[in-house]
Amino acid sequence: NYYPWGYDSDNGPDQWHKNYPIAKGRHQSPIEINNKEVHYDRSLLPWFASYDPGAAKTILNNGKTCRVVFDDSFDRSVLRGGPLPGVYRLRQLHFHWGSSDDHGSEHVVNGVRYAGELHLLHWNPKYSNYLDAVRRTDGIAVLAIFLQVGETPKPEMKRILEEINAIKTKGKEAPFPNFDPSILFPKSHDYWTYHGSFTTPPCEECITWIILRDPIIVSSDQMAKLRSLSKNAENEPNLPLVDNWRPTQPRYFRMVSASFL
Ligand SMILES: NS(=O)(=O)c1ccc(C(=O)NCCc2c[nH]cn2)cc1
Ligand SMILES: [Zn+2]
Repeated sequence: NYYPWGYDSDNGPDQWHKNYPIAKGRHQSPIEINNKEVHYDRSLLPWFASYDPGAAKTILNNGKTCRVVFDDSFDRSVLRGGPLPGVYRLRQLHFHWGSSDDHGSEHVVNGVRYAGELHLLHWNPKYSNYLDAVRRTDGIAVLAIFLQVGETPKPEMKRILEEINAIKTKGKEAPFPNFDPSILFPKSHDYWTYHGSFTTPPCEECITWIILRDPIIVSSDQMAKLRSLSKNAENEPNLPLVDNWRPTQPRYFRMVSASFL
């Protein structure tokens, strides 16, 4: 009998490997990033995002996260440079967050957990489609940006959070036109990069992670807005959608490179 994975004790990260054996692999994400073990790689190039606002399509609640979906039928919104061998197409962005401001991110930096983490998922168009790309070690690139709670929140987050009311419950979707996610980026493009996996099942090990060093600032109210999402469908008892983050996984013999000193 099929029992969907989730983040509860009976279907959470410690159980995922039973249905998705890759979850116990040697290249899993997220991981802890410690400055002492990071390798400064001065050959790392800057990365560039060239996003078309017209590619934004919808925003949805799938019961696991809040996701914005983009048209990835051609090289319309792309990420390139950095550790990447070519252009990668933007397919979707989504968030991970906690039940309170002191945790919620997936990656952890020198022991610091942020309130949340924004992931922009891109796939390598040298493969025929997304599901082919997720089977390749160079198939996917995720740009990760930490959300830090502070007094001067980033106004650009408002657009996404205003739509939350339209997608309160699982399965809800709303139009989300004319949105360029690069307005969410912090000033500095400095980043860490390493090879890892999807942080949710099936946990395929096909991701080049590009993690920005600098967080974007959101307000506590904005985090509360994310926490107002429900993981249940409309006609079911209310279950807050919170703590949709995977704990850090063993790094094993992987190098984390930094683009900055
Ligand atoms: N947190 S994250 O690692 O950035 C991430 C990004 C995308 C997905 C996703 O869309 N999963 C459903 C489709 C699928 C099956 N196999 C690969 N993708 C999950 C996790
Ligand atoms: Zn994610």
